[in-house]
Amino acid sequence: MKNSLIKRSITKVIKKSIGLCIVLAFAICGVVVTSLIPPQILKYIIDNNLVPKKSDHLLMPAALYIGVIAFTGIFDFVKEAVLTIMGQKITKEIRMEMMEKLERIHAMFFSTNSSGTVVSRFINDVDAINSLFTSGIIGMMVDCFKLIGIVISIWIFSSRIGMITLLLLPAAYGMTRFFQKRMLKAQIENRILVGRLNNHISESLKNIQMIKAYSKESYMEEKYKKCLLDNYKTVEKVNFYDSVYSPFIQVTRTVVIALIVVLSSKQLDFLGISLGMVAASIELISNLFAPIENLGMELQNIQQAISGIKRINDFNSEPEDSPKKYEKRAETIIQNREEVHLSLHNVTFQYEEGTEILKDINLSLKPKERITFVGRTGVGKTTLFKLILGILEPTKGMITINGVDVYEIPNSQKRSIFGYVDQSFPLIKGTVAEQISLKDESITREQIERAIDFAGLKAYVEALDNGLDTHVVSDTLFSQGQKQLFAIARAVVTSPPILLLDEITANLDSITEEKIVSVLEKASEMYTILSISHRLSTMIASDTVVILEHGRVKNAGSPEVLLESDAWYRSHIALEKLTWS
Ligand SMILES: Nc1ncnc2c1ncn2[C@@H]1O[C@H](COP(=O)(O)OP(=O)(O)OP(=O)(O)O)[C@@H](O)[C@H]1O
Repeated sequence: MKNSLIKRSITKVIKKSIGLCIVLAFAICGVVVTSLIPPQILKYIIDNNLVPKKSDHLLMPAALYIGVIAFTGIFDFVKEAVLTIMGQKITKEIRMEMMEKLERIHAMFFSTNSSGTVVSRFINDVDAINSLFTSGIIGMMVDCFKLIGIVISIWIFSSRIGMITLLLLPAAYGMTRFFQKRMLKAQIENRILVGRLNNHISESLKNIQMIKAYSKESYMEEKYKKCLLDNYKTVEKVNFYDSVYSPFIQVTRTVVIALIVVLSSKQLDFLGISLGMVAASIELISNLFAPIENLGMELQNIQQAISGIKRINDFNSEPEDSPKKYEKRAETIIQNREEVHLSLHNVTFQYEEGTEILKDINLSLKPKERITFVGRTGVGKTTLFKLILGILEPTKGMITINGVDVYEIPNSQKRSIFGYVDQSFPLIKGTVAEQISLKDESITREQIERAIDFAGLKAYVEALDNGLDTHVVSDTLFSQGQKQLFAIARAVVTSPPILLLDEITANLDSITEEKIVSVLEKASEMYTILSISHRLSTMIASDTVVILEHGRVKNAGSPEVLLESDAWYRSHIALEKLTWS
C-alpha cells in the first residue's frame, strides 16, 4: 500500500477525524472489557449469594450485571456508528481520488477497458475496501481481543477448562471456515446465475420483436428454464450449508458445556471449581462461538478487499496524460478568428505497437477553409479528429494551431477553440438551455439563444412549455434530426473558430439533412470546418477534399480537380448519384 491511493485516502480521513478515532478506540476497549465482566459477576452472584442462599445483597451485583451488559451494548453501538461514519468518509475520499485520476488518465485507457470494468472499480472494489475497514480489520481485532479475553478468563477459573477451550478453538474455527468457504462459493455462483437470469429477461424484452418474428419463443423458454434450474440448484446448496452449520455449532457448544458440567460434578470433581465458576465458564464458552464465526467472515472480507485494493492500485498506476505545458488561454492562442492556422506535421499514430493507423499526414489549413475527409471505413478519419482535438497524442509528428501543439492545450480551453459534432447527442440531466451550455456558468443566456437561433431551433424551443427552461426528462422530447441540430448549437455556443463534424448527416432523412446542410452553409462563413462524410455529394460544399487510404493522404484538392484527377473519387460520386437517382 506504499504511497497508494487507498493509503493516501485513509490517512487523509484519519487526520481529519482524530476525534472520531479516539472515540472509536475508546469504544473498542469498552466492548472488549465490558463483554468479559458479566461472567465474573455471575460467578460472584452464584458463589456469594445463591449457593449460600444469601439474597439480601443480591440487588447490587444483579444491577451491576444488567448495567455492564447495557454498557457493552452502548459501546458496541458507538463502535458500529463510528465505523460506519469513518467507512463512508473513506469510501467518499477514495472515490473522489479515483475520479481525479480518471480525469488525468490517458485516453488509451478507455480503448482497452470497458465501461463496466471501470464502474466495477468505482463500486464493487471501493465497497470491498469499505467493508475491510468497517467489518474487516477492526472487527477482526475486536474478535481476537474478545477470544483472548475469554480464554484468559476461563483459564483463571480453571486451567483444565482453559486447555479444553484452547483445543476447541482451532477445531471450531476450522469447521466454521469449512462451511463458510462452501457457502460463499455457492453464494457467488448464485449471484452470477441471478445476473444471468436478469440478463435473459431483459434480453428477451429488448428483442421481443425479433423473437416473435423469427419464432424463437421455445428457444428462449428453454434457456430461461435452464437458468432457473441452475439458480435453484445453487440456492439449494446455500440453504444446505446454512442449515447444517447452525446445528453443528449448537451441538458442539452443548457437548462442551455438558462436558464441563459432568467433569465438575461432585462425583468426578475433575475440574475442582465452584458452581459459580461452572456457570461463568458456561457463559464464556457460549460467547466463544460468535467471535469465531465473525473471524471467518472478516477473513473473507479482508481477502476480497485485498484483491479490490490491488485492482484500485493498478487503476491508480495507469499512465496519465502528460501535464499540459501551455497555461495559455484560448484568446491568447487565437487572437483573431480570421487568422486560424491549423497544421498537421508528419502525423503518425498507432493504437497498438506495430499497427500504424495514420502515417505521415501533412496538411495545412487556411483560415475558414472547408475541408472534407473521405476514405474507406476504418481508414482512420475519426482517429484523425481525436488527434486534432488533442484527445490522442500523435506517436510521431505534431498538430498545431497558430504554432501551438494542440495536445498541450489545457482541456479547459478547448471548448473555445473547437466545436465537435458527431452522430450522438448525449443528453444531460437539466433544462433545454443546459443541454447547450452543459452547465458551464461562463456561457450566457444570450449565447445560448444565439446558438439555438443559429441551429434553426428557435421556433421549436419557443413552442415548448417553458422554452429554454423546459426540463428534459426523456430523450423523446427531440427527434433524431433535432438532436443533431442541438448538437450543432452545443458546439457553436462558445463561437469556437474550428468546427469538426463527424458523419453528422449519416442517419437522417433527406429533408432533415437539407436543413442541417443549410445551417452548416451558414456556419462556413464564420468557421474553419473539418468534416468527415461518406456521402460526398450531399455534404456541404468543400474547398478541399482529402482522400485517405491505408492511413496516408492518397490525394487532396478541390472537388472539381479530384473529379478530374482521381478515379476513386469520380467513381464514388458516380455511384452515389446512381443510388440517389
Ligand atoms: N480505441 C481504439 N483502440 C484500438 N483501435 C482502435 C480504436 N479506435 C479505433 N481503432 C481502430 O483504428 C482504425 C481506424 O478507426 P477510425 O474509427 O478512426 O476509422 P474511421 O475511418 O473513422 O471509420 P468509419 O468510417 O467506419 O467511422 C480501425 O481499424 C479501428 O478498429
